Amino acid sequence: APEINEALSLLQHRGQDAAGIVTCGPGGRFYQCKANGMVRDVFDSNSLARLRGSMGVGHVRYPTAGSSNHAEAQPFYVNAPYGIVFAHNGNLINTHELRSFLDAEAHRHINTDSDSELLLNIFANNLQATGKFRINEEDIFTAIAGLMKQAKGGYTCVAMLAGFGIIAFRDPNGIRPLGMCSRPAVDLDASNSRSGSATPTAHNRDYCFTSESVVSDALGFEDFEDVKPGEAIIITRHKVSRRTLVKPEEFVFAPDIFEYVYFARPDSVMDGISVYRSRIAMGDRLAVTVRKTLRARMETIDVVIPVPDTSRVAALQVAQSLGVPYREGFVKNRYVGRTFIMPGQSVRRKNVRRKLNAMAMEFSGRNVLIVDDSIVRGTTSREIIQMARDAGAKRVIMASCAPPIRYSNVYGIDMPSRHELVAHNRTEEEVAAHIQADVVIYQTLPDLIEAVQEANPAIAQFDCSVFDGKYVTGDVDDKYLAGLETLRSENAKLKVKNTTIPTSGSGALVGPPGEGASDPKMAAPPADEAAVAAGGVSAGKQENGNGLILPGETAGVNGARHEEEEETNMSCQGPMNGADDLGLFNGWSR
Ligand SMILES: O=P(O)(O)OC[C@H]1O[C@H](OP(=O)(O)OP(=O)(O)O)[C@H](O)[C@@H]1O
Ligand SMILES: NC(=O)CC[C@H](N)C(=O)O
Repeated sequence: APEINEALSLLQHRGQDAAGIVTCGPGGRFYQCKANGMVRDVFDSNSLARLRGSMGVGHVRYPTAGSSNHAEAQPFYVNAPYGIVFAHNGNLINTHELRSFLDAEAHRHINTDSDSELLLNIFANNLQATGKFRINEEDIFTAIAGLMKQAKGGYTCVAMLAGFGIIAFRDPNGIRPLGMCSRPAVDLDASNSRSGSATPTAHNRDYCFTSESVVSDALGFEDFEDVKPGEAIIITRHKVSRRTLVKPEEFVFAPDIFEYVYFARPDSVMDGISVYRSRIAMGDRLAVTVRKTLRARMETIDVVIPVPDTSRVAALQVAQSLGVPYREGFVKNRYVGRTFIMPGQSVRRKNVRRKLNAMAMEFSGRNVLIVDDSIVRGTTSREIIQMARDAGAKRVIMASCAPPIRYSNVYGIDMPSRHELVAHNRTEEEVAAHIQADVVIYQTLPDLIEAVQEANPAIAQFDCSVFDGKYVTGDVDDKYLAGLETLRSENAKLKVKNTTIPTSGSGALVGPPGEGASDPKMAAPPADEAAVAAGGVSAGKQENGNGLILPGETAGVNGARHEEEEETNMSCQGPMNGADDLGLFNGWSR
């Protein structure tokens, strides 16, 4: 757990809404701690100490489908079959179909709007279909191959089967990132009898799956490699098994280009491409477009100023290419989170001002070129352009390392409603007028693609749907898009955020989500361990980034679950949140 905690804090930029860890300890028992908040708020040394065992799944969440309810924090759990813990990064686009199938045919109750809960239940249902008492790798591959036929969208998933091992898989288009790394087995906690570790494994290595390679570097893992599109990897105490479950010729490999533009840390390498290097290349290409535009408009600039943090790498490159001084005109308060992923437009706007302060001397009397990685809603640009003018700038030219964003992201990055996007149905001149820039200069899409592709020409295509509206999984149903946009609308977000699901301590479901009075205990979520008793926690919404560590023992203390009939139920050893109680109820009802 301490290492998973560390991994999650390295992935914090991928989700700041909720965090969770579930570990599997002695006897195949699961231990859980999850709540809304940052990693540092959710876990402390006490809660980590109670997360026993030496395999586990962690998750940081950034809601992309409209709800910040703590009941939707991941990982999720279902008790049947075998006891499954599940974390998902991404977004599905055929949720309506999956929901109907789970209801009408699989008779599985889904308690939230979360696509992750659907995905978990599809997986569980496919495993259940084997009808086996003891499951093996072949059965798991079959279940995931089935899931890959049923689910449409972007997904990377990490699952843990009680007492069996860890399973990771990536969607057939490889839209979302996932890597695997390993190291010689380390018994991190041999002296701690509560850890339940120290059972040697046949491969004698620790394994880790993670959304970004930075986790591998920081935690002393090696041999980082990307999970292939459509591939599943299973790690048990005895062996590592991997298989590509789709015919590669039937799917285009198209990683989401927005990871490189904004989402990922610069020190990560994804699909063989250094995020940092790709941003340098974006700066080089943007500089060419800026030069052309400035010449054509007979504009000059005195200084290049980045919008911290993401755009810094590219902005420095722009300045160097143009031969213009680079200055840090905005100072960032590092304690304010990413504004892009904050729910609520007014919160985001206020936070731009709280987050960035302009140093007047860098702006006063100058023509400034402000460089940002992307302009999404235009909130940041509008605020900082005003700040630049207030600080005395003569001309303010805004440059974006990404092309105009005009379409929704349906694969796991929250670009809510097309109508909220400043470039939707606006020309570049109209965008400039809206954000009150003198000129706006965008990177072209071919330049962006070339910049990212440069480091790995083997990747022929990227998902660029937010720029060109072409969805790599095929056309997205208009009804789905409209529904997604409604769900993601600011009002829905804030409304759901302020709503808690009533439960009783004994797991009784008092009312449907959104109908009941809120329980202050749940509204102020406990950062508490809870190992869940005899029932299924599920409920999940959106999030980002999976961190998973698998030191030494990979199959519960005794390789438990499927080899010996030992306790596999989770037990409640601490205060539970709404999700836990609902899960308990679900477990009984099944
Ligand atoms: O047009 P908008 O809707 O305002 O969104 C775009 C802004 O959001 C991001 O900033 P954020 O604060 O998330 O990022 P950082 O991690 O780069 O500091 C991004 O770097 C842009 O500055
Ligand atoms: N941001 C994401 O990757 C979202 C994960 C998932 N769709 C969820 O609802 O929790």
